[in-house]
Amino acid sequence: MDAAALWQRYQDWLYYHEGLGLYLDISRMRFDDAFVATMQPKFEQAFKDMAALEGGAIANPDENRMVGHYWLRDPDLAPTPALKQEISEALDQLEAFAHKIHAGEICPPQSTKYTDILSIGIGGSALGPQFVAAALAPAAPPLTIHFFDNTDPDGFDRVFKELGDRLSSTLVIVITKSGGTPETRNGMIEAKKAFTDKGLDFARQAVAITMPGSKMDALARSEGWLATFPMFDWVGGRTSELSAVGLLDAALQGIDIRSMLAGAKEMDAATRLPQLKANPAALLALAWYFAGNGKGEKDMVVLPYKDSLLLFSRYLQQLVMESLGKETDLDGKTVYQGIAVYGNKGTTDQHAYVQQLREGVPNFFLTFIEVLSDRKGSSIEVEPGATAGDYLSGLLQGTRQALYENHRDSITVTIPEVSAKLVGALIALYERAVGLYGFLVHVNAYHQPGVEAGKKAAADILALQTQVLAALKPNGQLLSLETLAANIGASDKIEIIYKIVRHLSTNQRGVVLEGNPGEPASLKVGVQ
Ligand SMILES: O=P(O)(O)OC[C@H]1O[C@](O)(CO)[C@@H](O)[C@@H]1O
Repeated sequence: MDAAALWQRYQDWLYYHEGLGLYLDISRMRFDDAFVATMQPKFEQAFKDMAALEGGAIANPDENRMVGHYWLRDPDLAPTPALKQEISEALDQLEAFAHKIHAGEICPPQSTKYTDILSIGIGGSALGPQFVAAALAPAAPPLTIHFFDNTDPDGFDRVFKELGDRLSSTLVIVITKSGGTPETRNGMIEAKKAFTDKGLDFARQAVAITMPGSKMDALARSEGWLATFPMFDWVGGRTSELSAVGLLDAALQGIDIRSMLAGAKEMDAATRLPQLKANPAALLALAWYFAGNGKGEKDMVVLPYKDSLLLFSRYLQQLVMESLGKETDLDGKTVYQGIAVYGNKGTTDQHAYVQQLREGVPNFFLTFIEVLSDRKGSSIEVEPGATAGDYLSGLLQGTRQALYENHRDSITVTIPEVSAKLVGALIALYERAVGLYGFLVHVNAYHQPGVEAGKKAAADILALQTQVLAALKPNGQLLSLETLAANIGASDKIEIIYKIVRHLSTNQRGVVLEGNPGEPASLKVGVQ
């Protein structure tokens, strides 16, 4: 296509949202009109399915749940007056709580004001809050946020070190929808211990965000925690950023949560339109479908050219991959669906893996996230006629062009600035695109059965560890791994047993391992 034809294609396919100042350009995806025509009926059905979902249909049949994250930013859409009231009340309570924390009306027992937040959660209970904190927290927030998003002891220690004496003025927010995620529970127990060691009262500085009636809810209530906020059954973890999960952390950091909600609401309205060309989420879903042939054959590389949006691709990784990565479709047919997502930021990644994107295996499509405003205020020139921001912009345009010339397709999302409103809108845009794409490829985008398998296997390994420890007699004879495995009737699990004892022996757990580490069969194990 020559330059004039490309310019025309750009204009033909450009989407612009006036209220948000957001542009979506899918002109550099090489689909043709015939492809669009074949997709029309699929979209008509997807729009109907989406309308039913928003109306309160059971869109997650496995878990028999409604899917209602759209109601969070427009409670009037909730299917019952009771739900509408619940949403509005939860938001008001959360805001009032944040206000009292800021004003010092709620303060820690040993200090006049809270200074820090320790946000404990994983997956959807961490990724949104982390993305939003990186994107929007002011340079000197009223409370500085820290995260436990794993069960890594060294990771906990690093955060405790950062907090130091400020643990006494740290508000702990434990976020878990199910209330039973082990990593989150472990983080909470470690935090509790750190509080006790410093003579602090954990319960008086702890808040839970969880489903009413969950294990965590019961614990928080029985221990008299400072507050609990509801996570609704009909909001999935990966679409929970605009519920209490993301909003409490954000409000406490001084981020304008009403603007985030307003941006999402505006985007929801735009992505509710049942016309392909007028609906940016549908255009995204169309482009994804085209890129991967409706089977995820190409990976989605997300490159925001803005440091503050660094975590967007990580956030999208869960949203897209946990939603779409499914073995079977809604009819039980094996389909192995999904779209792989990765990326950090531009231009930084241009000095890392963009070499392969330009010249190597063409198994991806790119999404550039462009931010028009370089910074608040003006910039100096780094050379005659050019600022650092001109470089950022030029390198984005140059990369887009160079990739296209080498038959690498791309989408560009352009926003005027990184504001609470636009971040809310971006979240809503991708939530809807994932939902529509899920309908197009006929998968349940709202469950995650694959993750459950990993969790079960981990629980089995920890149960095996208990058996191993019970079988080792203090100061008894050292046993070969083979004998140990046979003694507990788990000869078929010898490799796992070896890894368990190797881990225990490295971590002062009273387990000794003798022999040649390079020849595992030579090892003998016992307890001190
Ligand atoms: O909020 P919870 O229930 O602790 O779950 C955390 C994460 O774990 C998952 O359930 C998958 O393991 C995610 O979907 C979820 O975001």
